[in-house]
Amino acid sequence: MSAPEPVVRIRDGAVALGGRPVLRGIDLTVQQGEVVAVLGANGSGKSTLVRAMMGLVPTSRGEVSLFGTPLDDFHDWQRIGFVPQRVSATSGVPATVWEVVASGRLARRPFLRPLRAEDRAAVRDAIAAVGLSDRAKDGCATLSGGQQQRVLIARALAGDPDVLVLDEPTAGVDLVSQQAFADALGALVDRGATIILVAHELGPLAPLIGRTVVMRDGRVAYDGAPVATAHEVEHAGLAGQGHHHPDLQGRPSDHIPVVTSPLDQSARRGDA
Ligand SMILES: Nc1ncnc2c1ncn2[C@@H]1O[C@H](COP(=O)(O)OP(=O)(O)OP(=O)(O)O)[C@@H](O)[C@H]1O
Repeated sequence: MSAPEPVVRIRDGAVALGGRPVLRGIDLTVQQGEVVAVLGANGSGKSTLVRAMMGLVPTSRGEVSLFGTPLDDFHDWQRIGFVPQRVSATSGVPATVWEVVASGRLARRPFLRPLRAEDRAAVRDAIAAVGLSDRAKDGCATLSGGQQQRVLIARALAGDPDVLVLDEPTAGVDLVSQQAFADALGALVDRGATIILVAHELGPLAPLIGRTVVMRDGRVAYDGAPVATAHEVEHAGLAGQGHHHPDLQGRPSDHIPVVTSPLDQSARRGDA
C-alpha cells in the first residue's frame, strides 16, 4: 500500500493582496494525523496562509494541493472543516444554535434526507463540546460574539471532517469551554483527523499540538517541535536556524525554516 497523500501541500506559494505581497516562499506539507499550530505576530500572514490552503484567497505563484489533488480539481469539501476568524454565525438569518450546527452535517447525509439518529447525536455532542448545550434552542443572534464563534466551531466538529482548519478558535472563549473544545479536538485526533489551527495563545490546546509553524513577515520563520508562543522562537534565536534548543527536538529537513530575504525589507517599506 502506498503512503497516504499529504493533507495539504504548498510548494513555493505566494499570495498578494491589494497589490502587496502578503505570503512568499511558502513550502509547507501537512501529513495526515498531524496537529499543527500556526503562530506569529499580528499581520504576519497566519490567516492568509490557512485561507490559501482552502483556496479562499488565490495564490500568485506556486501550487497548493489537498489530499494529493491540485486545489482547482479538488471537490471533496466534506472532508474539510473550516472555521474562519471572527465572523457572525448567522449573517442576519434567524437560526438557532442547533440549526446552524446541524447544517455542518449536511455533507455527511443523503441530499434532503432528514437527520438520522447518528446525525442528531453528532450535533448534540458538538454543541456540548463547545459548552453551549443550554443555548441549543436559542437564536444565534442572541449570543455574544464569542459564543457565535463557538457555534461555528461546533458546526465544523459536527461534520466530523478529516481535516479541521481553525483560525483563532479559542479567542474570547472562557477556559472551561476551551477545555471542552480541546477534549473534542482530541477525540477527532484519536480518529485520525488532521488539525491546523491559528492561535495566539494555545491554553488547553497545547498538549494536543505536535508541530508549530511560526509566521513572520509572510514567511515561515520556524517549523518544528511545538513552542508555546511565537516569542519563544524569537527569543531562543530559533527562527531561521536549525532547531537546536535544549527543550526542543527539531524536525527533518523538509521542515527547515525559510528566513529573511530582501523581499522582507521591501514589504516593510511597503507597510510604512
Ligand atoms: N484583503 C486584503 N487586502 C490587502 N491586505 C490584506 C488583506 N487581508 C490581509 N491583508 C494584509 O496581509 C497581512 C497578513 O494578514 P493576515 O490576516 O494573514 O495576518 P495574521 O497573521 O492572521 O494577523 P492577525 O493575527 O491579526 O489575525 C497583513 O499585513 C494584512 O494587513
